[in-house]
Order: sequence, then C-alpha cells, then structure tokens
Amino acid sequence: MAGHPNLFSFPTSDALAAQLRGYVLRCQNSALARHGTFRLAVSGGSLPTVLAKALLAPSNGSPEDTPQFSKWHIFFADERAVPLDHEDSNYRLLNDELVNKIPAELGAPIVHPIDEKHVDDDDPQELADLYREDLMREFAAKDSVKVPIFDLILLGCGPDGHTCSLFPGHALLREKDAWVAAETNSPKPPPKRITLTLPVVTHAISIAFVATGAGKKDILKQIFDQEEGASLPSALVNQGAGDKVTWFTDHPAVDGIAFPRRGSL
Ligand SMILES: O=C(O)[C@H](O)[C@@H](O)[C@H](O)[C@H](O)COP(=O)(O)O
Repeated sequence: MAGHPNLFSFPTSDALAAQLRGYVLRCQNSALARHGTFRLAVSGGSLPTVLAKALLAPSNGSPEDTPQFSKWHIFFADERAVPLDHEDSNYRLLNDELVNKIPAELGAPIVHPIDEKHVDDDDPQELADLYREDLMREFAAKDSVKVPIFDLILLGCGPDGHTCSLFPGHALLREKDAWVAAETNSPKPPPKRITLTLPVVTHAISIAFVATGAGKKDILKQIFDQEEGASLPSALVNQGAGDKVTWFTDHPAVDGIAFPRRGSL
C-alpha cells in the first residue's frame, strides 16, 4: 500500500474535534456523491464521545458542513457480547453519547447492532456470523464482494496497541477471509467480543484512529518509531492501509515521536 499514515497532533480536544468533524464530513460527502449512502464503522472506548463532540457542534450552515445522518449506516468495528442495554455495550455507548443527542432536523442514522439473542452463547461465533450477514445485506446485496468496502472506519488504539478487538499476538491477526471474527479471550474485559478483521479494516476507503492522552505515548512511539512495534495490531493497519490512514492525536500522546507531524489537515 502506497504512502505513510498521516499523523496529526492537536493542542486541545476542541481543536481535535473540529478537525475530526471536517474529516468525517469530507468522507461523508464523497461517499454520498459515490453511492448515496455513508457506510461507516465505529469502535467503543473514548471514540463515541469524541465523535459526538465533533458532530454535534454547530454547523457553519453550508451543505458540506452538515451531517446528513439519515443517509448514514453505522456498524461496529467491534462489539462486546453483552445485551444492548448493558453498560459494556458499544451500541449503548454510541446511543448515549451520540445517536440519542442528534437534533431531529438532522435525521437519524441507521445503526446496526449485534443480534442480542446470541450474546449469552458460550462461543460468540454465531454473533460474528450473524453480523457478517448484516454486512452482506448492506454491502453485497447486488454483487458478490470479497470484502465490504466501508467509506470510513473510526478506530481507537489501546495501550497495548490493540485496535477493534484485535489484540497483540492473537491468531485473529492472521485472518485472511472472514469479515467478522469472534474473540473469546480479550485481555480487555469483557472477554467475549466480535470484531471486524484486518482485511476489512484495511480495505476501507478511509481509516481514522483517535488516540489521546499521555497514556498512549509509549505505545504510539512503538507503533510509529520502533521496529518492535511493527507487529502490533494498530501498526498492521498502518502497514496494510498506508496513506488511507489518518491519526488524530493530542500533543501528550505523541510526545517523543521523532518524525515530523502536521498540526492541521
Ligand atoms: O470496544 C472496545 O473495547 C474498543 O473498540 C477498543 O478497541 C477501543 O477502541 C480501544 O481500547 C481504545 O479505547 P480508548 O479510546 O478508550 O483508549
């Protein structure tokens, strides 16, 4: 994949949110021009809160700066195998932080949750298979496709370098064919989850990470600056998707990273 990921660092959370808004809306606008809908996937963690700050800010009134939520299909980059109203649910988090706060005049997105009937299964494979079927309906209704091509995937990066529910050293990192995989042994609780796989993540048109705070400094240094970081899940996204990847960070998170970084998009 051509090019290097774009690493941006911002002085404040307001500055980051403003740039993230512009980026997401550019992704939206080109997706709507291409196929009339905006298909994205989001992670859990701190991402939904930052995304809400970005998207619920007032528009400057231009069509380009307006989220057209009724044309959005939101999937989950990863989800925990818990009921949808559980405090660990990424669906609940996204609703609480963003979806339930969208003003009526901006329309409502279609959000694609996991199938709640299977959250108590011992093995989350059925959950993963059902989520794949949902993706098939959206991405492969007319033509068969090898992988779904999301317009945008929004990711977090854990302090161990994980992203989605793809954890360092897990066999899932070698998955080549499946779209959605089951994780039964997540080091970050809860242990049972489903996740998009690396091929799906790296085939997206655009991929953005949001990683802030001094707690991310050591892992970002490994991911960007050190060979030992090359096998970390977040680094594998960088390698697989190159300059399709944009990192939104703050200054404490990139403290000590050697190569130049740009301050605004
Ligand atoms: O559901 C999850 O657990 C997340 O999707 C996970 O991959 C998250 O994005 C990272 O752990 C970063 O989390 P923070 O943004 O909170 O650091």
